[in-house]
Amino acid sequence: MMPPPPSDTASLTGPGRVSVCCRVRPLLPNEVAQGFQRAPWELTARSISLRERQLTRAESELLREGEGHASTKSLKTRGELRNLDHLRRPDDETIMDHVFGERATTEEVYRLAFRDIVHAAAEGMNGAILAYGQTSSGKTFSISGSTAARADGEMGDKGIIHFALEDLFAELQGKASATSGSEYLVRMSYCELYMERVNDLLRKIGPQSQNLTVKEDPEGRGFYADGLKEKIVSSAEEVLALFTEAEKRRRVAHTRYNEVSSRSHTLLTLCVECSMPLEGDVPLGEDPEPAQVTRIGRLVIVDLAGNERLEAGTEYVAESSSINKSLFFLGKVIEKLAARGSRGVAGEEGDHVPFRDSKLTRLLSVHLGGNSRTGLLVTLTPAADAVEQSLTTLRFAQKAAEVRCVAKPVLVSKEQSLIVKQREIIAQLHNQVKSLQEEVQQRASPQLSGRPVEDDLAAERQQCAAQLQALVLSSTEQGSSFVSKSREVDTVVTALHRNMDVLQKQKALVVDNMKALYKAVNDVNASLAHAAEVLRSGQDTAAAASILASAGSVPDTSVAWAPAVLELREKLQLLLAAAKDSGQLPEG
Ligand SMILES: Nc1ncnc2c1ncn2[C@@H]1O[C@H](COP(=O)(O)OP(=O)(O)OP(=O)(O)O)[C@@H](O)[C@H]1O
Repeated sequence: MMPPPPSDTASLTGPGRVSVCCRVRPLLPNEVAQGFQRAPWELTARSISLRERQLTRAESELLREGEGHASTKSLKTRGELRNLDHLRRPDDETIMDHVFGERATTEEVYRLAFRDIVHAAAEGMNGAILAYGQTSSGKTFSISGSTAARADGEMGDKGIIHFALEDLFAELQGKASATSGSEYLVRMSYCELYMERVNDLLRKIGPQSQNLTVKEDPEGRGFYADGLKEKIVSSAEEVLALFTEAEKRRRVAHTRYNEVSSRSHTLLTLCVECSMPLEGDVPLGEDPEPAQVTRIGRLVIVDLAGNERLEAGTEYVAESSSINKSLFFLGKVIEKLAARGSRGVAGEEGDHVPFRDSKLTRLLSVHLGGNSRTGLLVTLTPAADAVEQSLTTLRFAQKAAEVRCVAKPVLVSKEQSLIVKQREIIAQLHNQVKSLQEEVQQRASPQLSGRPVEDDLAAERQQCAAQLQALVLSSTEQGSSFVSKSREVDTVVTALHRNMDVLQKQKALVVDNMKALYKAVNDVNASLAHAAEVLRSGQDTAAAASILASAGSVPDTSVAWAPAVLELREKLQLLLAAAKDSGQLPEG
């Protein structure tokens, strides 16, 4: 029997086991049109049972045929079929944390069954939401919503993903603004498991995105897909835009039971890093920075591919049997973990759990019976035809509810924290910009000619310096929220890089100008000495003036200081003439 459900005040760590809930979808219009009958499911808020054993459609057909041909021995009578009801348990009732009928909305499902998991993730704890059920039972509808646009042009129904993202970012933003010094950073990845291959759905289809290797974390934090892209995201809208784009790369197919059937398992992972000031008095050591504690929680939302009965005529046999195989291994893992749970054996002890038998169980190992707050949604098709598979699904849920898992905050060191790394990079960039600013200012100070180097350049430089200053100031003043909002981080870092590039180009220009100016002034000096020498040796002023006429090489008359050098030449010519007249010639 399942342990009692969590109370409203259940702590963020969860009920200490996988929480399970069930959703029965309505009969679809095409099913009604085909004459599908409803199975007599009886639902309460926490239980689901069959009022009576109903014959499946196939069985009914068989029966009709049998009754029509009483002599046919191989066909079963109604009584015999009823006796075949081996699937009924003695009490024929499954207890759940929550049971949702066909009128329940996805929002209700989310709020009652999964919201706490998302809140725990915002506190830096691991969490998982998994949807399991036979094909066409409503897993994707519950997880991702309905993609079909409504007649009014609005998007279709929202899925658990939409509500989870809205909650997660609202929670994180609330925390960042309520607690000074609190910061967060969210990274997203999205992959599919298709026929035992892990494909990155955030990357374009290509060699780098397909068939990623699943590796074991050397620090004992489960398994990961090597090379899976993690994108820093800052809002629910951003995640949803990436998700929608990525969905186009997912393997789906039209099957007998579902127009758009998922042929792969998908894992949307949100890695939530929260950094907050350590509570209480912290003695000030050598490190002047206030002490921060950083937690990283991984929230994974899994839409499992539907298991399917392989019958004659089943299309996509290889895909379907691969799906069934990985779900079989998932079932085995759950069975072992449940056995451990019922014996009260926690953690790594007890029987061997075959996590390594499939990539799905490897990737989910932390969330199944480890440090995670995990919730399972099983979805059922209401049709009488599907009763056997629905009962199998319920048995899976019942086993899963015996799996122990306890979420604890995952603390990480400074070295593992991306927030801390970002802060360091930004500090480095600030320092680089500051030293560049100082260098440019030194170069730009009034030089030998006694006038500013270049008015336009100076004005541009000043404007740039002011912009930089504003950026540096805003980043320091905004403190936590600056680092917290990753898009702003991206913008600021890009702006800093851009400004650095501009400053470096300006610096190179200033240096070139300065060199040319030095050369011109030296030339003028040399010509002046030469002209004085000529005059002293008794030649006339015309010869000296012609030497001075070419004094100071001006590489390009458009440079700002060219007129000044030319003016200087003229003045020198006049001065020389005056000096000659007065007999006072400069020495060498
Ligand atoms: N609660 C619901 N209310 C209305 N329609 C639903 C509901 N659940 C599912 N449906 C509809 O049922 C059909 C099958 O649902 P969905 O694709 O979500 O099934 P699935 O379990 O993900 O199947 P598969 O494993 O083949 O991908 C879809 O047309 C979907 O819109």
